[in-house]
Amino acid sequence: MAPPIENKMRALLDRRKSLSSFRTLTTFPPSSIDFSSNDFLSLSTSPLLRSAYLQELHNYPNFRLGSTGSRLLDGNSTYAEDLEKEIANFHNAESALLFNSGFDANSGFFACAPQPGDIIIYDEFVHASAREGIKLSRCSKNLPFRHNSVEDLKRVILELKRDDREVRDGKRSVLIAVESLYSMDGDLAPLEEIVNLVERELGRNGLLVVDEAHSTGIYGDHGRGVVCALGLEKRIFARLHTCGKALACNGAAILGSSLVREYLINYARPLIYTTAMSFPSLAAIKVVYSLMREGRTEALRFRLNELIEYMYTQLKTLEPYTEDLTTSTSLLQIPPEMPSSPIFSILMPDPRSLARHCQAADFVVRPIMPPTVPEGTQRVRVCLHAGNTHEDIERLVAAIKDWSLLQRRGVKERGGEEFVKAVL
Ligand SMILES: Cc1ncc(COP(=O)(O)O)c(C=O)c1O
Repeated sequence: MAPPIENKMRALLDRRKSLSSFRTLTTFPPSSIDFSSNDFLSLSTSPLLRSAYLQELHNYPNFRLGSTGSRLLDGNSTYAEDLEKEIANFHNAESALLFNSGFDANSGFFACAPQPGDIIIYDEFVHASAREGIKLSRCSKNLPFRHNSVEDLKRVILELKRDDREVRDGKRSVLIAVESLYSMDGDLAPLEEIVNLVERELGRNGLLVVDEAHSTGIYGDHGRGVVCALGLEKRIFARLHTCGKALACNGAAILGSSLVREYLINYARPLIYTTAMSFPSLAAIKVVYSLMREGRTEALRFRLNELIEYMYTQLKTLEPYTEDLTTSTSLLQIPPEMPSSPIFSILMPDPRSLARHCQAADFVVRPIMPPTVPEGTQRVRVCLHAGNTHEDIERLVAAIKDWSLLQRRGVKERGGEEFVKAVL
């Protein structure tokens, strides 16, 4: 007989299956065309990065490969510290502190930075890693505001000031967590307006924390991020830059004052109680930062911008096919305006069907379902990469059109490569 815990686990998994929210690990053949990953600059397959990386490893033949311990014990190195200085310089920050992942950095930061009784306000769409830290933190309240709504953020702040004397008197800090580019809708935060509001209403007690996970490498001069692009560096308390997306590495850095860095070294548990990043991981980050600093990723950024425009023009050609003729409902919604990022969110009632159709035609495209996104906003999320071609985009849009035609004809999806190939 299975132990009771396994029965409970099985019941939960069965429930997920019945709700169609069961998660599995998937792989795609290498020949598939990537319209899904966060490899926005296509650096993960860049020969330039690969050879620079191998050269960097070669330059340090005597370095131990493993870090062998926590940063606080034997896992530190001058290589890591120099890299942190370089990252801080690049993003125009006083200091940087590396973590093994963005998840560790965000969860570690939010768990320890707010002091007992402080308050955290967060955009309702901030990443799970920030929420994890918020849950662990000693804040007295955590309050969401409507996604990207400066007005709603103002409402939350004003209510707080009305109800909490210590906030009014500036004795309690209020941390505000936002992202510069949101990963599901691909929309940018109105960062300048948020900074102005927070400074006006909370003064020095309002501390903005900006997660630049998705904008690192693709926004701002040389990929320095949105905060740098807007010249807001000095007005932000802390920033997170992750290396696992456009930079094609692993790890993340928190930028802030030297005091914040020292504090995190002392209190951030995901930094203290873990083995530090190994030399090959640090070397990869160092090489990508060198490429960005030297302007060698600029052509990729420009190419990406050109592809965003191209994708949008192509998607617009689908407009005559977006309605289900049998029910007069919408089969899919093309973004009403050209996205300001490589992330295109195509909302629809049944994204799994379209994703399967595109996957059968050799595209990596994924459906995003609740609870990852709010109920009623399920979608196919298409991510563009500098390495995508116009032809890739045309073929993807053709596949979406064919799917729409099938739906309009009320033809049940027959699936399978053969059918899709015949249509294409
Ligand atoms: C906005 C945001 N922050 C943080 C993270 C975590 O970063 P990492 O993948 O390096 O753990 C992610 C990853 O998906 C993210 O999208």
